[in-house]
Amino acid sequence: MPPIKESTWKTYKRLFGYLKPYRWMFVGGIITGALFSAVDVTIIDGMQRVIDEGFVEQDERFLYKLPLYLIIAMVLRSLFNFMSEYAMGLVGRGIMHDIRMQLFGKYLTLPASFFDARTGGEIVSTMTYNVERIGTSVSDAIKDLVRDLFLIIGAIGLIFYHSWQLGLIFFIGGPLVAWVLRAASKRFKEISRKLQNTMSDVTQVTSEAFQGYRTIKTFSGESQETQSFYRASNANRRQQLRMVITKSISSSLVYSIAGLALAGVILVSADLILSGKLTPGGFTVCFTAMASLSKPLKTISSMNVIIQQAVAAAQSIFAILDRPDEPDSGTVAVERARGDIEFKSLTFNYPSNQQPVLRDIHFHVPQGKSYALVGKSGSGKSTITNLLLRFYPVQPGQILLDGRSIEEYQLSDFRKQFALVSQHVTLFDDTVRNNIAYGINIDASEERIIEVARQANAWEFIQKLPQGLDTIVGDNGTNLSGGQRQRIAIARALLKDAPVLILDEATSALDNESERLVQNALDELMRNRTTIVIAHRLSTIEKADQILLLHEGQIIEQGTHQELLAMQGEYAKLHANQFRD
Ligand SMILES: Nc1ncnc2c1ncn2[C@@H]1O[C@H](COP(=O)(O)OP(=O)(O)OP(=O)(O)O)[C@@H](O)[C@H]1O
Repeated sequence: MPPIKESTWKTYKRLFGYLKPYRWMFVGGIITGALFSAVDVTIIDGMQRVIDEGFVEQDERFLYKLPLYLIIAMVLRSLFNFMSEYAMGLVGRGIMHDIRMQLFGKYLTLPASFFDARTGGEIVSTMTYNVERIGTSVSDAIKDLVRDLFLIIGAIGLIFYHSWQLGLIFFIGGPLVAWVLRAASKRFKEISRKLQNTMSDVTQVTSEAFQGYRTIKTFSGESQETQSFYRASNANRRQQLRMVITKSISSSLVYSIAGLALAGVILVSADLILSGKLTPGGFTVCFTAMASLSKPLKTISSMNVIIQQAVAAAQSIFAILDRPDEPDSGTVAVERARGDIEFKSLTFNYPSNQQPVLRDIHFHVPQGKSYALVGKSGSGKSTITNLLLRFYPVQPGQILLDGRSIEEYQLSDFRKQFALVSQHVTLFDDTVRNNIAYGINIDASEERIIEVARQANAWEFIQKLPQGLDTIVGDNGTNLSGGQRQRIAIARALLKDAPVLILDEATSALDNESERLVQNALDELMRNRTTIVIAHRLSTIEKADQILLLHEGQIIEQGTHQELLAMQGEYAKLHANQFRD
């Protein structure tokens, strides 16, 4: 076993911390696990009386009582089995639940940069697979460990109690078998790793050959491909053969050693029985005890892998739990801002990339005005809104809300000042009502919800849903149409009634009727609010108080629609290209 690193010790210590609330249950699990094994050891030990008193001496009373003893033993065994499994299961699942809750809470406070650097799959698998590993290592691995340890101690004790000579043979033969198995499994691992590589070469060459068949045929590459495939397949064949050889050698060795040990056991036993030092019952006990050791010894030797996996899983979870939360050094409380926004000399690059994506951005959105951000894909429009929402710390430059740097505000107060309607509408698998009254508005009255749904042009279709406001929208609103989803998002924003609105218009076209309904709802939402809109619709752009044209992270033109058209610059070109009839 490799030496345990300090960080591994720390992980163990920290994991033990999670046991604390369940410590009595855990102790209970250990005690009942030990009792379970004690019953097994007692049953093995009882074999001596069964053979010597029951069958050799033919003690009638004992023989008739035997089934009763067996029933008592089995009932106790089942009882302890249930109790230890229940206790350890409860501890394991409890720890899993606690870690999951902690991790989920952490995910909610981590900065946007954390999520940028990871795939959704990674985050979900940490939450499910890694947490599961820890839970099962307690509920299954530790449970087995406890039972097996006690069984091993008891069984070895029994062998030595009945005959130290047989115990000695076991102690010489046992480690020898273990050593062979260990060496073989090391070799298996190595070969199977190589085998996997050679197998992936075979698949790689095969799929290349089929995907690139046009190139192969056109360039007459058949013989070249055949050679590559031969090399890959032959390497795989050789590794497979090695695996077969190692397997057969190791099993032959194990059988030979086991056979030798068995011969030794029988020889010594015969001698001991003939000299009266061992009864047939004692011999049966030793033999059964030896046989009963193989399973727990095997389980314990594989336990290390399970525990190491759990430690690795715990380390990856702790690494996330130890990450700093979203920075919030702001101290200024704000009930309701006016909504005056200013960007000052702002240059920004994402943490993962040194290349600036915004350069020297200046603009001022007075309270209640609507500003449209337009520009090609990748020009930096979403980045501006991400920074305004404090998803990333602002580097050189400043963003001001009501004349104060946004970082000075307490984060939770600050975010209450914004409503976001994104083209990627996020609806939760809940009722329409809870999707509208989401977050801080969860207790909104029914009248208020209906009012905003009306303003968002959503009430008409909500009424027609099977359960009205209480209809479940499905995973991310799959039961609703695109336009309906957008109108629910607008109703949600209306209910929040924040002074600043960030609008990321959908690029995908809705049909005319839906478009009109959504547009009217948006007009309602934008009224009397400072609005920054990533604009794709001509109507929004035309109506905006100012349009900012972004190009490679810089504002290259600014003005009203008419002013920009009159300039005959980039905006006019973009407009002509995008909205040509
Ligand atoms: N999380 C991120 N990490 C690293 N780079 C990013 C990240 N998000 C965006 N970028 C990069 O920043 C630049 C600006 O992207 P941004 O999303 O702001 O553009 P956009 O104008 O909103 O584009 P679109 O209209 O396609 O949404 C792009 O080059 C993009 O690759």
